[in-house]
Amino acid sequence: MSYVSEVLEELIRKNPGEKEFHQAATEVLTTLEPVIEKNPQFQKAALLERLVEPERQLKFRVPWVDDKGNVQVNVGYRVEFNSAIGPYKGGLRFHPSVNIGIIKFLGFEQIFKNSLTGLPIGGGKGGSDFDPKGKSDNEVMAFCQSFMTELYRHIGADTDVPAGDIGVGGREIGYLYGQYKRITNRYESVLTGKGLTYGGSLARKEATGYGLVYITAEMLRAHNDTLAGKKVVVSGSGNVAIYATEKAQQLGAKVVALSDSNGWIYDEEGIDLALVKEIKEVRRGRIKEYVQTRTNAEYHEGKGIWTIPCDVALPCATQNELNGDDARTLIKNGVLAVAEGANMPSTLEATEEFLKNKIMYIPGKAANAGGVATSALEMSQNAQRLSWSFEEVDQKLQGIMVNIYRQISEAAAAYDAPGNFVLGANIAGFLKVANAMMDQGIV
Ligand SMILES: NC(=O)C1=CN([C@@H]2O[C@H](COP(=O)(O)OP(=O)(O)OC[C@H]3O[C@@H](n4cnc5c(N)ncnc54)[C@H](O)[C@@H]3O)[C@@H](O)[C@H]2O)C=CC1
Ligand SMILES: O=C(O)CCC(=O)C(=O)O
Repeated sequence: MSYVSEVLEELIRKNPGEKEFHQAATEVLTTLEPVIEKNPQFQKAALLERLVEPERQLKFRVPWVDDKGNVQVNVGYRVEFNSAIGPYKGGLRFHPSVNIGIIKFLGFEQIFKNSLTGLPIGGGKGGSDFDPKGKSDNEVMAFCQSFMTELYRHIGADTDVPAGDIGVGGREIGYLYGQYKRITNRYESVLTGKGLTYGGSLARKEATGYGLVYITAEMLRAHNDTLAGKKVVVSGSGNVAIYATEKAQQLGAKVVALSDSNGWIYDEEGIDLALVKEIKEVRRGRIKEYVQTRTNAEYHEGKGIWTIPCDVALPCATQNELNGDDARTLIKNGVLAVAEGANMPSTLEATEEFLKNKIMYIPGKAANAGGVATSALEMSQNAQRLSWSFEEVDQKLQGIMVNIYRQISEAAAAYDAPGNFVLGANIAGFLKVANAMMDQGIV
């Protein structure tokens, strides 16, 4: 049995039931076989065994009182996975599905993603099974204050810097930051995605979606093509989906579909993004409300968004939202390019289909890295006590995404798999972290 297989077998034995973590680790580690062969010192230093074990894993009680006066209890998590190249960095997810396996998969992915940005940030992730949907602002604030009352002792501008993810946007970051400041009496860059009046960075809100489209455009450019005139399907309708749609439209593409966890909309004339922003960002409503105003558009309950024929597919909702059958349908319908705004939206089978059929395909850890990269730019601005213009941040973001595309292409080519950006992203992201870990001894 190979070293990689032994590590994976042991990981599954030690972490039973954490299926998303098993999936993420399998995807990464199986592509590292050739790197391990070339670098036997990694095995001697038990590097992979150390890499798959978080440096620290926190689980805590989050009690709060709802509007009716009832006491509610949720579970909070923070997994500080790897600090070889910088302070732990990664978002918080508030969603009823959250469990330790999901937080660990996200934290594990974050290690390699953050490495690909070229910026000094380690990997971490956190969250809670709290569901902000249907809660009043007062209840969300009560929950966030209780969550931070435990979390504050573990984080810090040079230790661990959380941000948003599913269910955590500007409102939640504001309440979390307020409570951190109140407890610690420190005004520091302990969270990113902050509001613009208290240390946030221009373009952070847009960064994940914009970055996704910049790297997609770069991949098309490398194939002498552009986004102009392309038919695009975007899943989700949250932060990443909205700003991916905005940038794709600015570059001349026609985005025809969006979704949420209830269903999906199809608008043949192109999505009216101002309407989507009003529904999702202002009213916090459901995507089906779109067809009440745009009566020519269609709404379909449930899954099925990947049956829409398109040139470019941008999954921006959640993990495992695109399975093997969905991939085969997209390919049959002529998809040219797939780039992931969400973390691990494609199952291992779907990924295999894209690679086997030579579809231009960029996995999430490379394609959605613009969000965390811009968070690191927010940290830099806070450290300098400066704020940069939107154009300056956006320019840096574009440069970072082009650089990620170059790194993943070069690594894929160097390991005899040109165009395989799953392998390219994993190897390029891994090598920097692995070399830093080797330099720092057995820790
Ligand atoms: N916000 C950020 O900066 C980054 C987010 N991501 C990833 O992007 C994805 C979306 O995150 P955000 O847009 O920030 O969250 P969000 O909370 O703003 O939006 C999530 C969207 O996905 C939809 N969704 C959730 N579960 C779904 C399901 N089962 N089927 C269909 N739609 C579903 C929700 O209805 C919502 O529209 C997640 O995978 C997240 O981890 C990745 C990098 C950075
Ligand atoms: O901005 C950040 O720190 C993290 C964003 C995030 O959660 C992610 O990259 O998945």
